Amino acid sequence: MQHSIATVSLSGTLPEKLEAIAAAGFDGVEIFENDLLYFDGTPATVRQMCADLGLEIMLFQPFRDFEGGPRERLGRNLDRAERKFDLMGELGTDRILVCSSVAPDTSRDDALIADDLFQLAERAGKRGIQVGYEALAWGKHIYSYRHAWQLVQAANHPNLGIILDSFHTLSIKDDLSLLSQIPGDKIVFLQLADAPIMNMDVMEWSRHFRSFPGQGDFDLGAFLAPILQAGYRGPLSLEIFNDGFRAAPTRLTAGDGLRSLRYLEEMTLATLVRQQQSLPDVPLFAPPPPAQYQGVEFLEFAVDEESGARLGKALQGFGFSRSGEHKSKAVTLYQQGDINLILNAEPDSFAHAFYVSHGPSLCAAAFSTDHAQQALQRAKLYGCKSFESRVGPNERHIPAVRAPDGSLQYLVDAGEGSIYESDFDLRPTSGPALLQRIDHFAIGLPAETMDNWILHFRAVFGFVTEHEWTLPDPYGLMKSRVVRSSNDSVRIPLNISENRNTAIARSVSTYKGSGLQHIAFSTSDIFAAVAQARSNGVPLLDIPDNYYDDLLARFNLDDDFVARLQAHNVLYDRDAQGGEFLHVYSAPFEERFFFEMVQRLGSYDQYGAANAPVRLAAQAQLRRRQTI
Ligand SMILES: O=C(O)c1ccc(O)c(O)c1
Ligand SMILES: [Mg+2]
Repeated sequence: MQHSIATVSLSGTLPEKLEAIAAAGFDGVEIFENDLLYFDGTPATVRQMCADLGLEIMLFQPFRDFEGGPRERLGRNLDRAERKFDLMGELGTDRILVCSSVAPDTSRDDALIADDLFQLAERAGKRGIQVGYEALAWGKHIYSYRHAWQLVQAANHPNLGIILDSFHTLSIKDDLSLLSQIPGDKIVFLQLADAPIMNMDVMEWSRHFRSFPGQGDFDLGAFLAPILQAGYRGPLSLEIFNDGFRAAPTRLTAGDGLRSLRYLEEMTLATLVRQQQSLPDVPLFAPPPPAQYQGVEFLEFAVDEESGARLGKALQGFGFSRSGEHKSKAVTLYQQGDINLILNAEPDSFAHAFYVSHGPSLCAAAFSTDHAQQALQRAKLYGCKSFESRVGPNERHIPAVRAPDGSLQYLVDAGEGSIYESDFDLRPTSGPALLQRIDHFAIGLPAETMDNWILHFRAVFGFVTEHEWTLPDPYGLMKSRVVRSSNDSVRIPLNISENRNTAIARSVSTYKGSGLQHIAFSTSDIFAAVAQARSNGVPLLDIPDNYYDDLLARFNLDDDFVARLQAHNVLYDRDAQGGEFLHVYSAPFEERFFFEMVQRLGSYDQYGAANAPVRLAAQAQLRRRQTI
């Protein structure tokens, strides 16, 4: 299908927007009137710019407060429309969006409104223009696509049709059953937007919080499927009003936009298959399905010699064995249970370049999967860049793609045996493995990049997202959203903060971008794991006594048990089913990342969010104590 985007969806000047839209691979644009008003060139120049970029101007919008006004104003409104038709002639576009009136003095007489729309369509017809009528969710009387469709049918003019906009329909939880009854050729244009579910005024919600398909909570597949079934074959167009997008890098947003439409096509195809509908005679994006993931295979740190030695010592404190030296590179492997951590200090390598930009940091994450090649192919079709590392003699080649921040995501075939034997001189690990696997690892992100990461994990990896948590830091708020594989084997909390001095903001500033915030190791005996770490001199985060007094009050816990938690600095949470979560934090490694040890009991499926504030406060106090 053809893909289009409204200029209002991007940051920048009109030429910057158009260049980014073309570079992303869109077929066309909706020109938002304000973008034209603020551009210091003629409409003919805009037309030429679009032509040079290979972009079709698919729609001009919006034309407001036209229908149902006081009778003495109708003539003036029609004249106003004629001037816009002139402009459209210069732009070289023949579709206009008319949104339902919000004026307080609008008539609620359907016959009168239909007649106004008929008159507008008559004028448009003389110019070869198609008028599309869109119900704004906050229109004075017309706020549902079903009502707009009744009026379009009543006006019954070949130059008048309806414009459907997923936001206006899904935001008011409108009945979708009529969508399949609107003939495709009466849909003048189709606008698509997702949004997070929010409890707020619908106009504010629409104008500030829309997002690309796949970034919010709407079921856009359920919206698009019946429209395609009814024969709509026009463009799929994104119309996103979003404060973050207005500030985000233009090309990055445009690239995400196209990826989101592909994802929507894939989701829609899945909806049609699920509903056992016949598939439309139009190709929809159908990449190989997401692979199944079995877990985090390894995490790789970019270090130099000094920070590598320090980090290695900390890991040994947690019971890791220094179990492998790379055969040809300055790379060390630390292992415990099923956990593999790689410290890469090789000069002249990807890790080194990453180190130079970000300091000691996580430069790669590897996921084990049953189908690495299939996962790679899917990622490439979604526009990810693949990465080829230099492979030494007898070393195993592992496919990788770039994460949104340029770090690497390796795809490791689970069935193909140990990847470490070929590359490392291994020695047997020693001691009991109190830590078993990577339960989750969290990344701190610049606030405006959250949507970008969410779409990456949903589309490229087929991960699901959990709802957003807002948590207090002593210096502001942090927001956290977990992406995870459908079988829970990989879980990645993504954290942002819009306040300057929070832990997340400080870590983003230290890394000069996104970066690892913490790694949580699972254990089946947290008290033993704490005792081991302590006896090895690993500093753990002190938790205030007040917290434990409150625990006794909040949960019906045994005094001895709480005393034991307190003595070990272990935090506690419990879910509604009685599942329990015991977790403990290390002191931070510089102002970068820290480690967590977690023990899940029973059904517990969360991350101890209730304890995040006490952890953030304890970390802030630790920071203050360190200052002079
Ligand atoms: O917020 C608005 O006014 C507005 C304008 C045009 C649209 O297509 C729309 O969906 C919303
Ligand atoms: Mg719209």
